[in-house]
Amino acid sequence: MNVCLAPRPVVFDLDGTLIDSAPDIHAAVNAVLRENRIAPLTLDQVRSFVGGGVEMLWHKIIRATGIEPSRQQSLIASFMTRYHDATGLTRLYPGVLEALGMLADRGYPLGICTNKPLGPTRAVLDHFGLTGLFGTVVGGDSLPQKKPDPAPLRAAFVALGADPTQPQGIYVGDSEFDALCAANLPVPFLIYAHGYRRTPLAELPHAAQFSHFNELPLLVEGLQLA
Ligand SMILES: O=C(O)COP(=O)(O)O
Ligand SMILES: [Mg+2]
Repeated sequence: MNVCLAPRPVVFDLDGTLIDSAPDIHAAVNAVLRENRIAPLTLDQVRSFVGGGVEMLWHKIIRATGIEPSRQQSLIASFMTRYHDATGLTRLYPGVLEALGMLADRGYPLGICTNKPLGPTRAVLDHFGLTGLFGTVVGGDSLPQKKPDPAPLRAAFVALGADPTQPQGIYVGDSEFDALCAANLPVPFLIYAHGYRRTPLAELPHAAQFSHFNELPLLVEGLQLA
C-alpha cells in the first residue's frame, strides 16, 4: 500500500546558514565602537560572537574590549539603529535561492527560526526577495526564550501546521545554538558546514552535514522518508 504523507515543515536558521551577514554586523559594531572611541574588532572576532542574539553579541564585545558593562544597553540601542536595515554587505550563500525554490515547489512548508531580532530579519528577507517563501518567521525577540531553548523552534513548527504529537519536521542551521535547540525539541538537524560554528562538526549533534545548498533537497527528502 502506498501511504502518501504530507511533507513535513523545514525550518531554517538565518545568519551563517542562508546568509553571510557577518560583514554587515561587523560594520555596525565597529561604527558604534568608533563613535565611542573604542578600538575596532576584526571580522573574525565579530563573526565568532554571532549566534546567540544581540544581547549575547554585545556581552561578548564588552568582554573582549573591556568596555564598562553598565554601557551595554546604550551601546545596543545605538547598534540597533544601524542594524535594523543593514543589508548592503550581506550575501546569500551559493545555491540558497535554488534550494529554497525547489523545496517550496515540492510542497514543503518553510519557516525561519533565528536569534536575529525580527526587524533586521524581515529587512534582509525583503532585500533578497525571500519573504514570500516562508510561512512563518520567528525572530530572537519574538518570544521571551531564545535558541538553544526549544520554544522558538517549536513555535515555528506549530505555525507551519505541524502536529506537536508527531515528528514535527527538520531544522537547518549552522551553529552550536541550532544543534542544541534541535536536540532539545527534538527534531532532526541538518548543519551547513560553512557557517559561523566554532565547535568541530563531529562534536555537534546532527543528522547530516552539507557544504553546498545543492545537496539540501536530497537530504531533506531522505529525512522525510526516515
Ligand atoms: O543574530 C544572531 O546572533 C544569530 O542569528 P541566527 O540565529 O540566525 O544564527
Ligand atoms: Mg546561525
